[in-house]
Amino acid sequence: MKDIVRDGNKVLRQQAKKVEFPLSDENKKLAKDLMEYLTVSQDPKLCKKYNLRAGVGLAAPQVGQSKMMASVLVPNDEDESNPIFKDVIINPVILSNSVQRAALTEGEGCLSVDKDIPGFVHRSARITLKYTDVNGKEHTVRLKNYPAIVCQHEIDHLHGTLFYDHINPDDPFDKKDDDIFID
Ligand SMILES: CNC(=O)c1cccc(C)c1Nc1nc(N2CCN(c3ccccc3Cl)CC2)nc(N2CSC[C@H]2C(=O)NC)n1
Ligand code: NI
Repeated sequence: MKDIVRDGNKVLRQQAKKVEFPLSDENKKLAKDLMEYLTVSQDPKLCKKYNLRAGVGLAAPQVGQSKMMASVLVPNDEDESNPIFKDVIINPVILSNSVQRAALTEGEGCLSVDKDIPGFVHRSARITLKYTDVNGKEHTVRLKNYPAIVCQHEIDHLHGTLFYDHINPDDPFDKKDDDIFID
């Protein structure tokens, strides 16, 4: 299991590089490792066995690779075998986003940030995301709420942004009346 790079390492503050297609063997393995981390981290037994923190998203810079690639695995609590979103997003671009904001009620965590940083991370409630998958197939998907938040968190990593950069230092729990909050 790849080691997670922690906040303070400059790779987390760099602009990651576009990934070339067809994928090199190295980048195919990176994509596989990034998804494998999430799968293992979400399994209570394996998570304990390998002492991993659970996550639903992991970006290549977090394993020291400054490349525009991130894995997203948002499980479906009702049906484990049919995740809400599961893919490795390569060279992702947010084509459009809602003005309306959404935030996780409990704030955000990040595998690269060990300390809890309280506060609302307001993001776009809805996004249209374009990305390429490991087979070179282009996707344009409309996401909302939790999957949209996770993808924005991971795409931020590819541009050197961390979740707490979005927290209002003067009022970390600021609200606007049309904000959506996700439990
Ligand atoms: C400070 N308060 C908090 O962290 C926080 C506190 C409470 C609730 C939430 C909801 C919080 N917030 C938060 N919880 C998560 N997880 C919930 C548990 N889950 C998980 C855990 C075990 C098995 C399977 C799974 Cl699925 C893994 C994912 N993940 C993220 N983020 C932010 S976007 C990227 C994503 C990420 O993967 N981070 C590592 N935020
Ligand atoms: Ni993160």
